Amino acid sequence: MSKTELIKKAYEIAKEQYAALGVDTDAVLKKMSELAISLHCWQTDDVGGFETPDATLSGGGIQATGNYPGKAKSIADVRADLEKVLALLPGKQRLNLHAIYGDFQGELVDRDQIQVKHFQSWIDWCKSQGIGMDFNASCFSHPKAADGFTLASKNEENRKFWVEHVARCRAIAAEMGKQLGTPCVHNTWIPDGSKDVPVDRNGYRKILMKSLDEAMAVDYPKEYMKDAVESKVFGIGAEAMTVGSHEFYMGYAMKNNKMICLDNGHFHPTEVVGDKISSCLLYVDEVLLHVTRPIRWDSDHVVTLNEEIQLIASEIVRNDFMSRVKVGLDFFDASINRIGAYVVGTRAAQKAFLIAMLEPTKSLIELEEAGQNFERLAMLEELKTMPFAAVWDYYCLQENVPVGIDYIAEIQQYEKDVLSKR
Ligand SMILES: C[C@H](O)[C@H](O)[C@@H](O)C(=O)CO
Ligand SMILES: [Mn+2]
Repeated sequence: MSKTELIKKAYEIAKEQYAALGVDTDAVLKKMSELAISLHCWQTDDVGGFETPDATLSGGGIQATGNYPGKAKSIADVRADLEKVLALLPGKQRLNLHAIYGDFQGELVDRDQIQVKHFQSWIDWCKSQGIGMDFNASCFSHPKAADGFTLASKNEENRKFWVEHVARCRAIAAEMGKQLGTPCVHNTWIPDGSKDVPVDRNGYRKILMKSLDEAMAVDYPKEYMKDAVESKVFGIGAEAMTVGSHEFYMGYAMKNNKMICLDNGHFHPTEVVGDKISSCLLYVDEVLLHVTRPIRWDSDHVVTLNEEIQLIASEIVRNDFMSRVKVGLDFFDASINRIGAYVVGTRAAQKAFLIAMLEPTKSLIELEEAGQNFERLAMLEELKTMPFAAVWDYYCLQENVPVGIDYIAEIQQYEKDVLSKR
């Protein structure tokens, strides 16, 4: 039997097993098209960007560790790598770009001077790939952020600089959304915080609120761009206090009708983002996710199919929140093949959604409401070993991308042909 025939046969058997639980696998595969995962450009080059030829990540309390060969050194490299990644992924993707990745053509353009023209080639590239675009102000790796403060700075010159940067990024995001015909989510994350115990927490938070109000003073149509704000519990060098805490941004998002960005590396280790989505969506219209894998801290390891991502996906699917939650990735592992990192991480997130869609949720809720908690536990446990892999393989086959481990060889070949020559 050929490999294709085996995959089809396994799918037919799995289909019957899921049908016995009342789950229609064909309908699930159609539903997977509702999921678009925004690929963060910054895994290609360890969050360096291209403002200067030797730009690297500095400050901001985040770190990419490792020195695996093949890092992207130019915009052309980033695009080539992302094209390879896109070719190895089933389903829909978007591009999530940081402002430091502008196409500056060798010109030194400071963050308060960026314009749409510096991102036009990215918009054109996305159009050529048939994908939408999301965007981020870059409030780190800059002399004006060296003291650890940007939008919450008490230095008025610096504060105004960052307000201008975010305001320009929002205008650029609106143009991206307009040209691509799909709303661009502009996410604001700032590293501002204090290494040691500060006295004026309130003062910094008031400044941040004022700066956000100024940077977001212009309203853009929601079909062009949507604002998201991203909280964090702590960063390296900002261990004692982060100005943009969860309470701060949850309040800001609710009051100003913004999206809240939940990065699952940005909370205390026993908090789970999967438990936060249903609460947030009672009070804000939409949530942006930054899906990552924190190991002991916000380490931004490549996403794997673990309980944390499963709960996130299950909560979204169970509650029919697919249209209200935008899914972005946010990891940067410089210690392994970076194309491999994308493919493993994105596929893991997609698998979590597929598993969530294969759940007989209604029956589980019936057990729960009848107080049959042993039966609920047993069902949840047995579902873990249902043949979802056969459905996943068939999905990849349908989507014309490598099935199972076949993408490993393709990435090894790309490393040999392209990455090793950089
Ligand atoms: C580079 C990203 O914008 C950054 O990772 C941010 O989203 C974050 O999560 C910081 O910890
Ligand atoms: Mn993030």
